[in-house]
Amino acid sequence: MNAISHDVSKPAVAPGSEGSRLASLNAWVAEVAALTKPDAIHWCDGSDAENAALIAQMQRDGTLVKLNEQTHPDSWLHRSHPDDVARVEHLTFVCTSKQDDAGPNNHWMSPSDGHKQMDALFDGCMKGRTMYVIPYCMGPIDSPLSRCGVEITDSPYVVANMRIMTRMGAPALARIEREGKFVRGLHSIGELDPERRFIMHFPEELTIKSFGSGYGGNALLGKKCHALRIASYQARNEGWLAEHMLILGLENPQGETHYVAAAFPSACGKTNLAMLIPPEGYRADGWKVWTVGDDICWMRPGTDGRLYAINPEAGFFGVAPGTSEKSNPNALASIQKNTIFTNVGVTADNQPWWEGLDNGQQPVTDWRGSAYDAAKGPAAHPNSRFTVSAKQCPSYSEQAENPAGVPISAIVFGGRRASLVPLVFEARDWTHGVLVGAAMGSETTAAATGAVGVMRRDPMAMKPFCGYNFADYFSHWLSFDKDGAKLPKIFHVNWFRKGDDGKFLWPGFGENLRVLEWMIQRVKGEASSVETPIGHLPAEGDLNLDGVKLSEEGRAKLFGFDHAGWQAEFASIGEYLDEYGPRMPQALKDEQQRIAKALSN
Ligand SMILES: Nc1nc2c(ncn2[C@@H]2O[C@H](COP(=O)(O)OP(=O)(O)OP(=O)(O)O)[C@@H](O)[C@H]2O)c(=O)[nH]1
Ligand SMILES: O=C([O-])CC(=O)C(=O)O
Ligand SMILES: [Mn+2]
Repeated sequence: MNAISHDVSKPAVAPGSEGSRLASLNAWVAEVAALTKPDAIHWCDGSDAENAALIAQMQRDGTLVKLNEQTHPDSWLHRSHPDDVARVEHLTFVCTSKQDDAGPNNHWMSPSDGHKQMDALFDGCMKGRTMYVIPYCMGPIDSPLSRCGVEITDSPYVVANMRIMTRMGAPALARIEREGKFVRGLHSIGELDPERRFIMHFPEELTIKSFGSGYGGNALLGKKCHALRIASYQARNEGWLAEHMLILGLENPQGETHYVAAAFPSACGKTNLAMLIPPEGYRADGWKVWTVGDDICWMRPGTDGRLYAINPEAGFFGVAPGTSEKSNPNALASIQKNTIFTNVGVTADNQPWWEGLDNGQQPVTDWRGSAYDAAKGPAAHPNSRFTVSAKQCPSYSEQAENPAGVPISAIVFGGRRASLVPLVFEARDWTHGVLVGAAMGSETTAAATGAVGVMRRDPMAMKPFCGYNFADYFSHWLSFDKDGAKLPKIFHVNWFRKGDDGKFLWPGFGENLRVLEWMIQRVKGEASSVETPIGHLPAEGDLNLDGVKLSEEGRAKLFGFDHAGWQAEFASIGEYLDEYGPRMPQALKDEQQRIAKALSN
């Protein structure tokens, strides 16, 4: 490897002059090395040569398998340990001094117990391994909204993924040296033993410790651990928002672009909406969707009172199954080269394959590396993923690199709801919109271990990711509604309503543009709606459904309002808010009661 490698017998000194602001980083690296006892320390510079050397090493030891060079140049398959395929919410902790600060929404441990438990796991865990030090920046390197971190890991797979997902290496280290402040993330794959696996967050110390998993959301610490759990905590103290949201730009035929941020739970459609290709007629008229981000959004009020958003990530860690030329052509085009596939199947000629790819090919090997046998389950794991640079996405927005961010016109919440919830409705005002987000429910997916298809409350799609008490988080959201604020309108969508036959009633994907169009018309005051106790619904004819085939049942369920059903839902929402006790903001409880009362008439 032609980059800076350090012998552990000597103190590990990062690039930077004596007494520079990297002193605390150097001290921490030395402290971690003393605990974990690696054979070597490697400071990642993010160069192509470094990446090539790591890839070659992983190819030699079997961590990566080369895919078909003709069809998928420079692309790799990684097969994880079969017990390490998703986030582990039951093993994820927020360690605050006071338990109440973590809230009922988090598993909690005291910081001293958390450190003790983790340090025991890390003790000597890197013997025989190289310790990689990864300086990274979340967000454009020159943006005041961006934040830096350093991840220490013993996994070259993590290094290769962090290189795609973040601005990693020398420029990030230079920013850390300037700022003197960074989030500390310590990671080891350990023995990949599910019994010795924990992901712990110490928000008061801006520190993360993750042991025993190599899976994305558990191991790429810039993503969920830093950019959501730690950042949400920082954002509350500093007056901004760190959210589980995609960001897209919707360009109309007049050439105006409106930016939309949307929070859907894991595996509920963010990547797909962010990369939407408009239906044919719309395309001909000049409608376009630009992708700014597909998973995380950091937003801050600008001097004009509007919310400005950046995507802190530089790549996509997207769900493979269901991605096809028909459902998401932009994603498919993005992953034709320089892509790491994790836990997909492969074809006879070594191309990646997953359920729903629908390209006429067949898998011969499943995600475990066994001969494919349909009777033994899917070829690709349901949570198999691709990691790819955002720059390879044909719809990647030029504005995604704008250090000032993009102004948000609409915020959208949504979940997987087979029943009750209509296709779209609009909140009356900001407080109502915060309640709509707080009351979100969704059926669980394969993105986390545990049962799939179980309905649970997932406020703002942040249930697994909010680094502090949800009651305080809702108060923080409410606090943005102040003099001079020009806040986005808030909407709720449901692409997943099912009919009596158990099939989705709404065609979804590209057709979701019709819903975005109505939202922007509402933002501009150009579209009408019908008022109901739960908010404004589009009236028959308000949404352009030309060319969409909907059954009688579909129309009724997607655009109707089920009074009795919502009465029961609001009773359940009231009980949910009460679980947070007196910390729950009164304004939100009042809003819930106002609507419950309107529904009782
Ligand atoms: N029926 C239907 N399914 C959809 C739609 N959009 C996405 N999906 C499916 O939902 C699944 C997950 O979608 P993604 O867009 O990858 O989810 P995500 O929200 O980005 O997920 P994370 O990366 O886990 O945060 C895929 O299987 C998609 O095919 C839609 O409009 N309708
Ligand atoms: O974090 C991950 O591993 C993938 C993801 O986006 C999610 O689960 O929401
Ligand atoms: Mn996500």
